[in-house]
Amino acid sequence: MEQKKQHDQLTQEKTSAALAALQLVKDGMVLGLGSGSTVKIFMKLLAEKVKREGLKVYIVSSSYDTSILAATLGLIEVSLNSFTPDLSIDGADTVFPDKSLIKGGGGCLLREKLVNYYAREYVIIVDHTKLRAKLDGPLTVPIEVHPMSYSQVVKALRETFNAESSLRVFSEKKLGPAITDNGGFLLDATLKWSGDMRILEEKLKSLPGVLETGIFAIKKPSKIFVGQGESYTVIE
Ligand SMILES: O=C[C@H](O)[C@H](O)[C@H](O)COP(=O)(O)O
Repeated sequence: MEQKKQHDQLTQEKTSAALAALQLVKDGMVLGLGSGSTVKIFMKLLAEKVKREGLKVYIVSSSYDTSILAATLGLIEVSLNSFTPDLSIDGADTVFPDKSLIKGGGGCLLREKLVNYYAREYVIIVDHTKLRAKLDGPLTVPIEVHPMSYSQVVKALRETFNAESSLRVFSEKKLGPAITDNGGFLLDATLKWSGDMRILEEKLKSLPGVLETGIFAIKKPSKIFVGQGESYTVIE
């Protein structure tokens, strides 16, 4: 019962944050969409708004999961190669005070980074549990790696960052490593870091075999909407 109450409270906060981001949507926009439970709430609200107000919006998706929901909701998907999103809306697993993020809890980091990075602007929508007061270790960072090199990357992460990494596996109805939308494997690397997150992002990315990291620090969101009950606060 306590768990259900907490779940409902977090859903309310995600909805409040999503409603705040929805106010930024204008007719004719191309919207980048991240992935995850908060983005799903946003998408449902978006589809209602589009219908209610007769808007034309186009979406650029960051995962099969988001594309499937978009199709179900009747949102029109276009490609990142053909369109630059005016605005991208995404969730996050951890938000630091300097607006750097850790993402990839659902394994969608690579396409999310493409959509957010190439959008003119991106905003983040989260419930309050995602906020972390201090930018210091230990951090657990999702890392997408090429399957051919995952164990070499594990070694390199240990040597370079003293990191312990585990290979993410499917938990239900499929044995073996979790395969991303891009055919990659996922590592969850736990490491200590207290400096500039942009440097960590760059250093991790420089290891051959690392396709993308869950650290989003080089391009930061313009705004982070944090749900607080039926209201929200904005980190700018
Ligand atoms: O891989 C998943 C994405 O990075 C999500 O945006 C992130 O995990 C946050 O998801 P949620 O809104 O479900 O907490």
